[in-house]
Amino acid sequence: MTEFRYELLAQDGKARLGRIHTAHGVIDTPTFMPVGTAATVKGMLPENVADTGAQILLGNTYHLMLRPGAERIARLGGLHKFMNWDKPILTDSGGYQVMSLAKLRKITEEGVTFKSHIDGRKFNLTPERSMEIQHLLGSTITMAFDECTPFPATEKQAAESMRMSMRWAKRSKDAFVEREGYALYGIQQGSVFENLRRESSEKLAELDLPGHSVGGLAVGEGQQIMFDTLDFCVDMLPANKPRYLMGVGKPSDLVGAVMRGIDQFDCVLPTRSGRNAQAFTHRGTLNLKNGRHRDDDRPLDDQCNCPACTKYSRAYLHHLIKAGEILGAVLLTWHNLAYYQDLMRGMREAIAEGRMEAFARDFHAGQEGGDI
Ligand SMILES: CN(C)CCSCc1cc(N)cc2c(=O)[nH]c(N)nc12
Repeated sequence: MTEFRYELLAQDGKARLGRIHTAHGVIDTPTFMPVGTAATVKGMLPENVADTGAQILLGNTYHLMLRPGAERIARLGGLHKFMNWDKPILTDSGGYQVMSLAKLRKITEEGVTFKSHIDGRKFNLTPERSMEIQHLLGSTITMAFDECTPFPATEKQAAESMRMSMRWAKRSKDAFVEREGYALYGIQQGSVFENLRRESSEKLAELDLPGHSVGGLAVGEGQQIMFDTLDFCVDMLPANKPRYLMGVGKPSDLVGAVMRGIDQFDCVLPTRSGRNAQAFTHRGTLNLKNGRHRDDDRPLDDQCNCPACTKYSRAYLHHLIKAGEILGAVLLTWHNLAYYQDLMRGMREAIAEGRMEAFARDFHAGQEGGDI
């Protein structure tokens, strides 16, 4: 069996090249984790997600506890078998989704009670139940149960929220079932306040967890405030363990956050925008709804080798989108995931060769490329 461990292989400034060893395989970092909320990366076969280079997927406690239910997935062999993905899966702990999706939510020290946004059934989610659900799912990486502090928050509000999350982190650790090759990550909170981020990091350090995430960002603060916060809060987390920035982000967010020491990312952007006709390319973003593409037989992105870019034209993709054809959403999702994986691979190579600054310059120059 494999023990869960992080290998730091190279550094270029604050950017890190690493490898996470888990019970379900290895993850090369920096890594982007496609989101598979309801046990599927929407519109993609898992083998095709793997073909883009993805080595780990993200799942959601909240969605799966509501439907089809964690006990049912466990009876059916666990989430890996259920969705036919045998590589690592990281699951979020549910609190964030309750606050963003559920109805009639009530937060107490015990946890959160809420009504399902699907059928109105009442649920109760506590650190202990979140750990039980993630265990039933068979998650490779379990996230502690936390409260994502809204933005903006006063320092007092952020302190109270963070301190509850730290008490919940302790309860999460006490309830987590240790298995070789599996991990529980702590979630740093504290909004944009350096003293609170430090207090959160010190509380998490007492739990001696194998990995951590930076929570409470990508909540509407904007890129500059996110970067300014990362400038001080990432270094507060142990350098010999993975650092995951939750819910991030667009391509320029990934480049800036890798340069500030982040190893793992997840975001719905490539998949959700793919279903909405938006394509990320090496020369900026395109919206295939736009009529200017109707006669353009060039590939979407001439530096990409995904099926959308090697087998079809922009004109065809535009046609599929205008006709509301399912294949349009599938091909643009596939391309965006391939683009994100290509971006992460490019950063891993740049860090290995000590040229991350140059990579970032070329990336930004390409994005302003114009005439795409
Ligand atoms: C699909 N993904 C967006 C879901 C996983 S990441 C969700 C998520 C996003 C953001 N921005 C902050 C937080 C946070 O502070 N805590 C938790 N538990 N989850 C978070």
